[in-house]
Amino acid sequence: MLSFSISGSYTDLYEITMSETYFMEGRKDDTACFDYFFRKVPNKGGYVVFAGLQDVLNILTDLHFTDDDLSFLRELKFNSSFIEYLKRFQFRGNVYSCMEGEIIFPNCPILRVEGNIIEAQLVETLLLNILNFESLIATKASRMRYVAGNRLLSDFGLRRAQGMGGILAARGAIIGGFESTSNVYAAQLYRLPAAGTMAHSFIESYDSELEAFRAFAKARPDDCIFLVDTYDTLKSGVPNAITVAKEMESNGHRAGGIRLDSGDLAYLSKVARNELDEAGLHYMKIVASNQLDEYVIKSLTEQGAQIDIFGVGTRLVTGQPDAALDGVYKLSMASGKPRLKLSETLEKITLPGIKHTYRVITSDGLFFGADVVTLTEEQQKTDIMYHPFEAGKSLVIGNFQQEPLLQKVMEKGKIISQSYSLKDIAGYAKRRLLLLPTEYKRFENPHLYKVGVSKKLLALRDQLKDDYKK
Ligand SMILES: Nc1ncnc2c1ncn2[C@@H]1O[C@H](COP(=O)(O)OP(=O)(O)OP(=O)(O)O)[C@@H](O)[C@H]1O
Ligand SMILES: O=P(O)(O)OC[C@H]1O[C@H](OP(=O)(O)OP(=O)(O)O)[C@H](O)[C@@H]1O
Ligand SMILES: O=C(O)c1cccnc1
Repeated sequence: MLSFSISGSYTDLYEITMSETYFMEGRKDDTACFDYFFRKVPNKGGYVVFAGLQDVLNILTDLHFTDDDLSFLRELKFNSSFIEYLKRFQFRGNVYSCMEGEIIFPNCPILRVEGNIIEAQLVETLLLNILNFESLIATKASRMRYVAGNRLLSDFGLRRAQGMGGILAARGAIIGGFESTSNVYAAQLYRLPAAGTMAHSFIESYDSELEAFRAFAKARPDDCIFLVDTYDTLKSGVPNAITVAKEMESNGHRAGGIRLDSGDLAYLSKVARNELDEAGLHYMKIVASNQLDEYVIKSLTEQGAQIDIFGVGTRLVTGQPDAALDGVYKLSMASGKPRLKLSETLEKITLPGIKHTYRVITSDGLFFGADVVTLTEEQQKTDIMYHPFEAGKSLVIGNFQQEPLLQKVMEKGKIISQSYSLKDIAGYAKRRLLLLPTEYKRFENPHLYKVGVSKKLLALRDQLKDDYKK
């Protein structure tokens, strides 16, 4: 039987081999600190919606190696004393994070894990796997939400998703602004609104479209949306849907609507709306699907399409055209000392030390367009932020309000943050996105959001860089 559950072995092998070495070297109680951040906004966009935090925290609270995991590690010839240690392994570290649903930007630490070096290392892959994917999909969904106005958005993607990713995608889509999902597993797991219509096969299985619609209406009189393009949308699908909807009215029921799944969706939706209205069926909604994305949705709304609900599959759950968010997890402290990674590529040199992130806010309460990263030991507000990679570039931010973004959400392996419903998280993402000026949200060449560092942090990084080079 194929079944998945997340336990200690949901990781890359090197996390375990490195941990074994720490253990064998007597370093298991050394402390370490890692930062999670990403480098490039997908889809040439201007922002990312942070999603997946609650999933990660829930998994961390119960993370352990099962008997099966341990016997597999024995097969892989891990040291028996290390396996004994893993038998009792629990994540007992601290996590600091932005709120789930926060609008986030490249090269800015969004989440920090502190713990013993083994636990902080072992959770890397798991954390990246969930945060990168859910944030990618939440971001894609939020782009569609941005152009869909007050029309509803439903996730139809499970069949086209990268395997089980469809489950996390459904959650990410809701955080980004979708209203519902066709994915029953995700709806059950996360308590999401489930929604759906019918497939062409259902209609084909009857001798006539009319017969198929009647059967469905009988079985689901309060919840039926007729798919109208199996044979001919305007000559057959819409007239048959109207006939059955009128029959339903005479039985005291109301049809939910129709779904268009091919052809010119703007044109067909306008003609269909007219015909439904002329038949007195103003309440019937028009659903549209067929390879939709933010660009098609934007174009359809600009054409005045009479669409109430967009059903989006492939291009939502695969993140198309960018299939991954490049989030990374980098060591910033170990055994009490700040650490950094050098690189030929300037942008890949990491930021050492334990850090805070602040968002610069205008007097109107909007996002000014800059985040600043400082060392936690700094007591004072940052007056000037410096470009992390381009010497000489700086920005005066001292006269603005600076809002701290990271909060402690897990202490010694226990969740201490409030548990938010998905509705709350989606609401937070929506409110935060409203504070981001429109120039960062446009699809073509969005404004570049600035992420800078304090003078002290820059000095620490430069000093460590020089030390290593020596
Ligand atoms: N009015 C419109 N403006 C912009 N894009 C549209 C409009 N109507 C449909 N589209 C989009 O154009 C694409 C049309 O795809 P395609 O050429 O495969 O046509 P189709 O209607 O699916 O044909 P088929 O009958 O083979 O299914 C889809 O991505 C669809 O969402
Ligand atoms: O186009 P997407 O954004 O990926 O949206 C999901 C698509 O999946 C379904 O088609 P499919 O051919 O799988 O089944 P059907 O017979 O129900 O149309 C549905 O009709 C949509 O067209
Ligand atoms: O409910 C639907 O109409 C649906 C669900 C998944 C994929 N395509 C369509």
